[in-house]
Amino acid sequence: MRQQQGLVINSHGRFFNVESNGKVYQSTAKGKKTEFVVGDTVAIDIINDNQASITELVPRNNLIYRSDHYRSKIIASNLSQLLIVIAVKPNFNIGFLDSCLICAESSAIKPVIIINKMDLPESTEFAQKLTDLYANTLGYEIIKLSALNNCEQLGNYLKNQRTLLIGQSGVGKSTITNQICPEANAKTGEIAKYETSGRHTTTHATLYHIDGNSDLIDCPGLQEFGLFHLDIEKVAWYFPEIRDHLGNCKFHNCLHLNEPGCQIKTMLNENLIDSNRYAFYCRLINNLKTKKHY
Ligand SMILES: Nc1nc2c(ncn2[C@@H]2O[C@H](COP(=O)(O)OP(=O)(O)OP(=O)(O)O)[C@@H](O)[C@H]2O)c(=O)[nH]1
Ligand SMILES: [Zn+2]
Repeated sequence: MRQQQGLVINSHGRFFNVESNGKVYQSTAKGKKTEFVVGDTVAIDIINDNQASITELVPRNNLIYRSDHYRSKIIASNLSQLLIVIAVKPNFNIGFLDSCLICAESSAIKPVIIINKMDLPESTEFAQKLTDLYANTLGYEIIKLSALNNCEQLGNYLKNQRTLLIGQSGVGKSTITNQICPEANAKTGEIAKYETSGRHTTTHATLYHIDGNSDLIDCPGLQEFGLFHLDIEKVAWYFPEIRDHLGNCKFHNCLHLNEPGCQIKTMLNENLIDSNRYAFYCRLINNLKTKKHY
């Protein structure tokens, strides 16, 4: 049996599509270890032209996951960038955006916010408010576009990166992916065919190559993004507006909730910290304390 390295490009239940030397092998895991995810580099045994079995996982540089009270789910690994897609429609949830940013910060992956659907009239004010807070105050990069028209602005951002596109359902992730990676069009079509034939399909994150050194992973259908796996002591570091002032509170282990002499609370009272972001911080800390679903 031949052994070689491959890249997990998507998964369906306990089947993983592994690309190796230009071919895609439907693979299952040998032994008990079945937790592989798109972006993983793995060692495979080639069984035949279409099939292989995964024997080993090459250690990951990073791993993105979401979690609720009960379990966590891995989404993708070995990323260099997280593109968080938002749009005024169908149902913008600022908590989702904040969760994605915290996820990026906690994994040390660079986040970029894409505001899509700029062709809609209501997007102008929406984008302005978000730019004031997330770009001008917090320092995140924001790209505004209308994926229906074109995604040319994204070209420079995607070059030589492995990017995960993440966002609520309906914000335009597939539209972006289809524009950037023509091969994705065909795959979306295949899924649509399955669906009309009544066959059960769950859509999963899929990796597409933009060029030899740039990959895009489309992750469909997320509605929420729990962060129950975070370490409570570290959460404050993931908020740039809090991080910059840590060490100025009376207590070194201040959680910035109700402790006396808290610099963060002082800044909040002086409107130097956005109150919605602070409320999100408190929600996160309280959830981690009680590990309750939110
Ligand atoms: N007006 C406008 N509509 C857009 C734009 N981009 C995407 N849409 C529309 O928004 C809807 C959802 O787009 P998708 O690309 O399927 O969204 P998605 O984020 O992949 O959604 P899920 O697969 O459910 O996660 C479609 O009807 C698109 O045509 C845009 O720039 N402007
Ligand atoms: Zn404090």
